This record gives sequence, C-alpha cells and structure tokens, in this order.
Amino acid sequence: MSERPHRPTSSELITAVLDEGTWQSWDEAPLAVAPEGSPYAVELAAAAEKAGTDESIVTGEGRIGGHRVAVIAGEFRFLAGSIGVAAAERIVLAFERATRERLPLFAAPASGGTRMQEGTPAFVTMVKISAAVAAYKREHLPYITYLRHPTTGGVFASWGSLGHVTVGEPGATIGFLGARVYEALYGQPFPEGVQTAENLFAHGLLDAVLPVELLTATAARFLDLVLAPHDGRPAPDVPKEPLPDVPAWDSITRSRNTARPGVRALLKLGATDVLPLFGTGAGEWDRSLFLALARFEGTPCVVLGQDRRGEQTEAPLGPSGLRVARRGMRLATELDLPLVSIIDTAGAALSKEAEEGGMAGEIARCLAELVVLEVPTVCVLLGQGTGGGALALMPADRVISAQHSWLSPLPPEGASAILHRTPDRAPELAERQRVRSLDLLEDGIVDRIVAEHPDAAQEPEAFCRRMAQAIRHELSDLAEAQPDERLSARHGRYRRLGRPSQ
Ligand SMILES: CC(C)(COP(=O)(O)OP(=O)(O)OC[C@H]1O[C@@H](n2cnc3c(N)ncnc32)[C@H](O)[C@@H]1OP(=O)(O)O)[C@@H](O)C(=O)NCCC(=O)NCCSC(=O)CC(=O)O
Repeated sequence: MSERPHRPTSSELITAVLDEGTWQSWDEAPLAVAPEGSPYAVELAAAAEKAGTDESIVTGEGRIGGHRVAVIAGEFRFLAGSIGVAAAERIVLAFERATRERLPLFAAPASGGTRMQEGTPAFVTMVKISAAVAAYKREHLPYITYLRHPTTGGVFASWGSLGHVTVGEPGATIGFLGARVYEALYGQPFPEGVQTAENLFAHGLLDAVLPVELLTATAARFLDLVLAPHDGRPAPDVPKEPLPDVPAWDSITRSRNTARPGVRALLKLGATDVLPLFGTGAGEWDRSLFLALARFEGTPCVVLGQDRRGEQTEAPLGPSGLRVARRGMRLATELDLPLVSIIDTAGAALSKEAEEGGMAGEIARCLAELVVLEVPTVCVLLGQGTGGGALALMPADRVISAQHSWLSPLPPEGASAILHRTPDRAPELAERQRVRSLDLLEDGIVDRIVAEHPDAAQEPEAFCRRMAQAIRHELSDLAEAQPDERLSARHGRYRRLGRPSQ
C-alpha cells in the first residue's frame, strides 16, 4: 500500500502561504462548551494536546505577496477539523473583523464537517457562518478559499463553497457526505474518484487544483488584481483612422479566418496579470467561454470572452457558457471591478442539449443582467457576432468593434435560407442586414471601430495592442463618470436602439 502523503498542519500551511514572519494570531481562548471534567472536556483537552492548537480553527492575519490578509485555517488533527460552537464562533469573529478592517480573506479548511459530539447546536452554526460570509462579501471584499484534504459536510456546504476564487489541494478528498457515512447508510461503497479535487475541477466546481507551493503565487495575483485601484491616469486614445468601405462579405470572410486572434491572444498580447478562472462554480464549464481576471495597463477587470479556440476544438457556445459568463458578471459586481465582455462566436449551440439546458433563457438572463450591471462595462466585438449568443454579451456602457467584426441575428447563410431558401445569397443579405462594423457605428450600436491592417490575422500583435489600448481608454474614461450618470446614459442608449436616428 502506498504511504499517505504528509498533509500540512494549519501552522505549516500558514507558514507556506504567508510572507515570512508576518503571521499574527487573532485567537482568544475558545468558548467553553463542555462542563469542566466532563468526558467531552477531556476529549477536547486530548485533541488540543494532539493537534497543538486549542481548537479546530485557527484565525489571524498576515501578508500574501505584501498584501495584508485575514486567515482562517482548519486543523484536521483537532477532532478532524470538525466545527463545533467554539470553532464556528472563531470563524464568524474572523469574518466580522476582516469586514471591519476591510481585509481580504484567505480560508483554508480541512474538516469532517459539523462536530458530531455537539450535534444540532453546532450544525446550525452553518447559518451564522454563511451570514458572516455574505455580510463580508456585500462590502465588495475579496474571498479566496483553498480546500485541503479533507473538506467535507457542513464546511464544504458553507464557507468552503462561497469564495470568489476556489482552489483545491491535489488529491484532496472534497465532498459533501463522507464516504464512510455513505457506506454505513446505504450498505455499499461510494463510487471511487468522485470526491476528489481533480474530479470537482473537471466538473466546473473549482477554479484550479494547485499544490501549496503554487497556490501562493495565484493568491498573490488575485490580491494584486482585486486590491489595485484603477490608477486614475487617463489612458491615451487610439488615433482614429479612415476606414475603407469594404463589402460586408469581405469582413465576414476575414472574421472566419482561423488565424484571427481571439480572446486568449488579446489577453496574452494586450493585458497583464491574467488569472484564468474555470467553470460556473456550480457544476458546469464550457470551453467556448473564457473567464479571467486581468489588467489592461493600470485597470484591473473581469474579462468574459467567447473563445474561438474552444468553439473550434470542443463545442459551440452552450447555455453553460452563458452561465459561466453570468458568474463573471456576479464576480465583477461583488468585487466592484469593471467588466470587459468579448464577442466572438459562430453562434450558440443548436442542439437538444442546448434547448434542454435553457439556451434561450440564458441569453435572456445575460441580456437582462448585463444591461443593468452596476459596474462600468465595455464590450468588444472581436470576430464573428452571430445570433443571440453574441448579443447576450453586448449591452455595455461602451461597445468597441474590430473593423472586420460584425453582428447579425443569424449566420448570413441561415438568413438567406429563410428568405431565399438557399444559403447562396448570404453576401447580398449580409449587406442588406447592416451587419458590418461601419453600419453598426452608423446605427449607434457600436461607439468606435478599431482598424485592421488589412486584417487582424495578418498583424495579430499590433492589432491586439491597438485593441487593448482602446479598451484601456474606454475603461479609464468610464472610471471618471459618476455611477448614476453612467447607468442612466446606458439605459438611454439601449432605450433608443433601433429607432430611426433624428
Ligand atoms: C473526513 C473524513 C473523510 C476523513 O477520513 P479519514 O479516513 O482521514 O479519517 P477518519 O475517518 O479516521 O477520521 C479521523 C477521526 O475524526 C473523527 N471525525 C471525522 N469526522 C468527524 C466529525 N464530523 N465530527 C467529529 N469527529 C469526526 C473520526 O471519527 C475519527 O475519530 P477516531 O480517530 O477517534 O476514530 C471522514 O472522517 C468522514 O467521512 N467524516 C464524516 C464526513 C461527513 O459526512 N460529515 C458530515 C457531518 S454533518 C455536517 O457537516 C452537516 C452537513 O452535512 O450539512
């Protein structure tokens, strides 16, 4: 039998993650929950002796990458890291103090869940813990969790699942019901390989699986991004260039070139500090939607982009992709970061699964949520913009279009099939449907066009830099606006859409 890997104690974990010598405990003596001399008091004393901590939860503060952070760590050696009333009190106090002192919070549980010795009074503390997390997050403070081996039961089902970013420890058992409990209750073993960090990642429940050595850099990048205020410097605009009046079909053809840069190239060449996130956090993922935190020069933001590489290599944009996008919208609101959405899709999935997964409803929810999102929003039409799946990410404060990007209700071939019963008249129909960037500008759907020389596939680096500069300029411009004026301008803009210009 292979030997179990050593799992770090709470103190080893804290030493590994925090900047050297920065740890300071916040803990006071735990609440007395057992009459002196009672069997449970004796058990607690023995647990403390074994673990070297006075409870299953350790709280305090330190620095990660130079940022001051609140820390909550579980100690599995203390009664399996289980949460009784005293441990719950510590967790809540730490969230309350982090809220008061406006500190980011790093939580690293390792737990068998609610402490069985304390029963229901301990179980119901999941409510007050969740309330403390919610109050903390309402203040737009960032919360990152590292789920260690094992994270189970009421810990996974409260503070373990509420992070903005959630990372798992490699090989960790992470699950709701303990496998031993399942076997005892149902008389058969729980399926192998389900409650592992790797499997949860594969199902869109974790953003990443990282050993502790790599966790620190990820946590530091997250904190760099979410704690860095907009630098306040106005960003220079991209010079306006004369644009050739090319036929719509020419742009459509160029936009379909597989060598055209997509969201990943734009971020690689035009942004810094990119921190990719994964999945909905609720059991789904979709490679056709790339979600990340990133910085365009001085401005950090949430980026949600339709990913042509994912569409080409895996599957078209499905409803799960739009649910990932809506996670991005929530993150932007919760972290009070501007949002950049990128449109580049050959069209939403047309399939049984997409229908049953709620494709139309997801488009509706994206439209309804994005158009009223409180934070500044910039949309980039980067490539193809086909149908409701594309429109779902459009309603922003500012819309930038690449010269050869376009937006249309269907692929032009489909529109031609509807009107002419053949796809062959797509070029003519695209012209009539006013899908080109120049038409979109004239119709008040986009605010500006970023030129291509002669198209982005032939100058990816220069194009991505130009586009990134335009994004950065719009973000810095929006940061200057009063939020209520910005939102009212957005409302007016979309209220006017489609009406003949005055
Ligand atoms: C966490 C584990 C996967 C760890 O497995 P391991 O094989 O590493 O360790 P183990 O099972 O030998 O456990 C180590 C010791 O911790 C004890 N122990 C484990 N979980 C405990 C808990 N919740 N309360 C009190 N003690 C607990 C075990 O009895 C054992 O004690 P000793 O060494 O004395 O024998 C497993 O212990 C487990 O499945 N625990 C139950 C998980 C679960 O279903 N929790 C739900 C609780 S209800 C809840 O949280 C609310 C909710 O679900 O909503």
